[in-house]
Amino acid sequence: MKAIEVKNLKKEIGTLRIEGLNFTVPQGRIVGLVGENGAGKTTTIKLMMDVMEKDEGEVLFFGKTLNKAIKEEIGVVYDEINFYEKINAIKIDKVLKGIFQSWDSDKYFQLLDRFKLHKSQLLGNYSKGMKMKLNIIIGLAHSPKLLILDEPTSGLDPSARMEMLDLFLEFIQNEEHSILISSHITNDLERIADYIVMIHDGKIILQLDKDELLYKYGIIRCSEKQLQYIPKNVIFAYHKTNSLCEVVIKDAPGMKEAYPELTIDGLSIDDMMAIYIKGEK
Ligand SMILES: Nc1ncnc2c1ncn2[C@@H]1O[C@H](COP(=O)(O)OP(=O)(O)OP(=O)(O)O)[C@@H](O)[C@H]1O
Repeated sequence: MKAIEVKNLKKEIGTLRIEGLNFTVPQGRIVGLVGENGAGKTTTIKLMMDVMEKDEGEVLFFGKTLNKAIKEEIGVVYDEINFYEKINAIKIDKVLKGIFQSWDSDKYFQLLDRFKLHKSQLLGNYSKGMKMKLNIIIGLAHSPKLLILDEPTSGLDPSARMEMLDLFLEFIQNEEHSILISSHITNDLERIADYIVMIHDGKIILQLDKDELLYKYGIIRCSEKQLQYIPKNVIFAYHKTNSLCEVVIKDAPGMKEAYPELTIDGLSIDDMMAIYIKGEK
């Protein structure tokens, strides 16, 4: 079963052109949407949720297009936080209880305690990180089957980030649950995601099982002369400076065998994106 199926999603807005995105989020899995600032992550999520109108394409949740019942099953956490500043977390519970049939007040207050958020403090006095935590807690408190998180950890300190990632991993313990999480903090995605969808300028440049990505791809740092010997079909992207070429290759184990004299290092999602963005393909 697919929790999300994005088919040929297109949109032109401002300088951004989303060009026929296709990806899926399998049920029971975490998919990380990565891309640099302005790549189109938030726009993609808004298009998926009908917050912004698509030019073309179709998005299915659990096999169906978005409707009121399906919205109840999705917890969406956007990166911009627009709470009314003069209310507190207790009032939010009262309001949301009336909106979501599946709102779980016990879970909500448990999570507020766990993340040490003061229930009676006005939200205007919450820090940015506290507001983000509250945002995520609200996303979880109506017992969704699917969480869609847009940069959920970017305003959090390292220990709060780790706590949140643990919370997402706990959520996914239920095999019916799934998460789509956008982030440019790729360390977080390396830690929790099963699949990575990498977008750049509104296009998907890579989508892969995360372990495969970290195992199969490698980086060779070499001279321009050595670059000529690397078969073109294994090069994902490369970047040249005056004295050094950084080459991201696709088949690291095969290349190690064929060219034992070359040093092939493992690479992070960050390295991969940075070289792709600044380099040549
Ligand atoms: N309402 C809009 N009007 C004009 N341009 C827009 C609008 N919304 C998005 N864009 C364009 O889309 C680009 C991508 O925005 P988006 O917020 O989707 O990027 P992102 O990948 O989420 O970036 P970040 O990591 O910085 O949050 C923007 O730089 C802007 O050019």
